[in-house]
Amino acid sequence: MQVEEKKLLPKEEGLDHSLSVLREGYLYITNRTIGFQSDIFETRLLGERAICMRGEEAAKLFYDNDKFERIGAAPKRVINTLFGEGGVQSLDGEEHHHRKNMFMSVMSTEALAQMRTITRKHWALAAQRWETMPKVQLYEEAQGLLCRAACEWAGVPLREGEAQEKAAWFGAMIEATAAIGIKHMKGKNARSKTEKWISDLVEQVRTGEIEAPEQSTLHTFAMHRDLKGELLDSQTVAVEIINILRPIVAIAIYICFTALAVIQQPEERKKLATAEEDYLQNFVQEVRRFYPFFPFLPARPIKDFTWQGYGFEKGVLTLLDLYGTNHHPDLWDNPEKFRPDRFRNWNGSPFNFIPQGGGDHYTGHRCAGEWITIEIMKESLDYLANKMEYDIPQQDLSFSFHEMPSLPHSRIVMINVKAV
Ligand code: HEM
Repeated sequence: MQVEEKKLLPKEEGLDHSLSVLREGYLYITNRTIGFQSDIFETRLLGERAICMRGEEAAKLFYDNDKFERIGAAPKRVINTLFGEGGVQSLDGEEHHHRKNMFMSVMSTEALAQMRTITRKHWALAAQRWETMPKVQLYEEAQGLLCRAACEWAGVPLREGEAQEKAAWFGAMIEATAAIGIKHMKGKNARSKTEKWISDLVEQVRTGEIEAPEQSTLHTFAMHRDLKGELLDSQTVAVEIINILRPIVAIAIYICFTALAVIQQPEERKKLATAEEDYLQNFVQEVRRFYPFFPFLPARPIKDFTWQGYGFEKGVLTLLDLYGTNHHPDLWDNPEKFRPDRFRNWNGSPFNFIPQGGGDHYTGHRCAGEWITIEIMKESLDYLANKMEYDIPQQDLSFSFHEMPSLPHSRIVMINVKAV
């Protein structure tokens, strides 16, 4: 029998390159794929061997459930702040599928339309409020706006005056992802306060002390039963409800990048004047492709296998480069140009445009909130481009590729806001 010859992976020499990841951020994988002239290479990260890859074929492989699993892939510090213990992100197989269906069941067409209406209402209220303010910092304001919208949509009661505090808790979790020291501790702290707040609500829904609309996230998740037919413990339900609320608040980052694009792309902005759905959609898609948000994702092979001649060993840390795939020159014409029209002819592949993960929403780990993100962003874009007038004073609009998540440094300051 002939033994198959394996190709050697291009290898970054050295003991550990975690510091380079922190230094180069979103560009760490891309920089090396260019250097090696290869979309796959081997390195060492967080004290272990790691394979990094980018591109459409790599994404197809990464999302093959027979080859990769998530358990034990995400670093503990990400679970402690961003994801939460026992959440859908770290499940595999039947258990994942069952839990994922719970998430997708609250993403019906009607629910998405309802979110769009709620978002519109909160933008209108915010725009009125901003008229009376000498200066508006969009990032913080958008977090408050989205926190109100998220809670209303999810059936989570929020007293007036509570929104900014809760928004700050979600913000701390989001900003803690790649942080160390105080920022990380703030994120952990915010997570425990939020889990307590939400798990108390779950208990109250279960005892009938408070009522949540039947189709809402709060009700659906509180009453969800696992594969054994049992209710989830209230802590896990809280983690999953936070997996809905926190990322909706995180859309504030995309709102800032959308504003940046509106400010810096006057020709593209003009095309939005009719508020035609297609233009809004393509602009939002290009914001999600162009600007950095989630850098890369981790998984581990379930078994040994060979792919394109390279050997993958069971358990080896494998990273898929999301940002690099969205900017891959073989997939995108002039990837460093902001051009919403490119989405007129996009082939719709689930593996070449992956700002929120790739593959299938139901059977894989692709972001459960991708559609709702797009709805919220379209409504926000309409406000930023058409339904408000404002001036942009001198400020630092730059953003960095090593801060994760990245954000325009000034967090977008607007003055003389007027609702149109
Ligand atoms: C703010 C913009 C967002 C970005 C950039 C984003 C990005 C991502 C990414 C990269 C993943 C991982 C995909 C994978 O592991 O393969 C993910 C998963 C997830 N996202 Fe989002 N997301 C966003 C908004 C949302 C929203 C608004 C929601 C809910 C309303 C949401 C809920 C989830 C959930 C539940 C998962 C886990 C899915 C699973 O493991 O099966 N995300 N998201």
